[in-house]
Amino acid sequence: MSAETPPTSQPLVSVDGLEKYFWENDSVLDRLFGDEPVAVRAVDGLTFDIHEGETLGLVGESGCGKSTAGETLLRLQEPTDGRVEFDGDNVYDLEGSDLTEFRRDAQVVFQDPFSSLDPRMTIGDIVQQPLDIHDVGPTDERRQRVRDLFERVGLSVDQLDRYPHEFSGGQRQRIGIARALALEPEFLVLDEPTSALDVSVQAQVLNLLADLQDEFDLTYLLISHNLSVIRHICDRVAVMYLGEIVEIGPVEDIFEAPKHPYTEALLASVPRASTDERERDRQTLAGDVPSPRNPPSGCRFRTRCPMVIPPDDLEIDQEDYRAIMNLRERIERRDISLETVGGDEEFEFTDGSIPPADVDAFVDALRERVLDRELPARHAELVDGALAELASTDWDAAGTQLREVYASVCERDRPDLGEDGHPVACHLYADNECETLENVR
Ligand SMILES: Nc1ncnc2c1ncn2[C@@H]1O[C@H](COP(=O)(O)OP(=O)(O)OP(=O)(O)O)[C@@H](O)[C@H]1O
Repeated sequence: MSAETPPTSQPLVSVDGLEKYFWENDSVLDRLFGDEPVAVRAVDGLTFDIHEGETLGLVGESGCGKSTAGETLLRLQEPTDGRVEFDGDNVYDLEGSDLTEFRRDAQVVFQDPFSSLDPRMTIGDIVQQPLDIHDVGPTDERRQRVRDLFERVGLSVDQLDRYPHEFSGGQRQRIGIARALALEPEFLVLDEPTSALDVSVQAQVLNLLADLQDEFDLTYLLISHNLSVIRHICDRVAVMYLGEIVEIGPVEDIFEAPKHPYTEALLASVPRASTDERERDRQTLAGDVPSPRNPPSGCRFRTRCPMVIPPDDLEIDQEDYRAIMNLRERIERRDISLETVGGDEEFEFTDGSIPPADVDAFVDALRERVLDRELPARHAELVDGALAELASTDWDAAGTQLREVYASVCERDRPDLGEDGHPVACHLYADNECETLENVR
């Protein structure tokens, strides 16, 4: 489908600054106990268009907000902020017959066909249900439409009176697709449509979706954590991390020339068949996605990024820099047990401090605990200075000393997603792109 999509076609869906926060600790009881409500920033300012007839992929690790984005733009969830235009109308302003029309035009296919189909209904009734709800045509026309849909998605009309449990995963997904197509929609959100299926069946379902798109002029938003699925079917790809889009562009550009370190890491973590690529130096993703309850400041990927930008005046190797950043984060979170440094109560704190004579030994023992590498002399000295502040439990002074020297633009400023053909939200691509990129690689 990629080759046939006119690049200049109009946006069918236009998403602008879409936000969806869930609130925790927000009940009457929580307020009674004085607990502050906490925002889960599942979707935090998405802006993108989906053009008529194209397939936009939304890719990212589990928990980064893909499903919430899909559901919110279909108005299955109310947004916290932002705007979604469908065919020129703001979806969140629609009422009455306009809203009903949008509900017909924009449909969803879910990941797990089994749980999304009512087990007590025959599959014929399941596919016919949207036609009944929207009161489309007389009964015999509805029945005929169901038969046509069955044939079109590769199911036998002899099976109309059977129940979902009698079908395989692939067949159930075909039933889900037939149901989504019943009302002749223009736009489908495909939320992990093949991830519950055997690999052998995945390609068949993807090919079916591609054929249906051509035949019925459909526009797709394909949500998937699986890059092979994205590559197979998408025209453009939006890469999502912790509620934000970090990079968006044509599928070939994203796969052949990724810009964002997150995209690079996602691609590097896919197993490849060719020896060359298997042997290349891979940067895989370390750690988990941080919580959307308290996302990192600045660039949200910086806590896992292998290319964090040091201050201009700092000569430092990326791994040393990463080690010092991790240490500073632990200090800022007060996430080091000072009382157990050295073991066996070697250092005794009185009124929050150890005796001055023990400070050097304390710093040595603490360094061994919190750093797994030897730093160049200049950095070792600076880090030791900060660790010495912890001998008097002065967490703030320790954090400040390290921040003053090592703070990165990546933690200070939230990078914008640019507006060219392949925008990327990363400080490496801000002003002096080439020079900075060279320095951190
Ligand atoms: N109803 C809810 N209440 C509170 N938090 C929620 C709710 N729904 C989702 N979240 C949180 O929002 C974040 C995004 O979830 P979402 O399901 O959209 O991510 P995803 O990328 O689709 O992941 P997955 O592929 O695992 O479904 C997660 O941290 C999730 O725990």
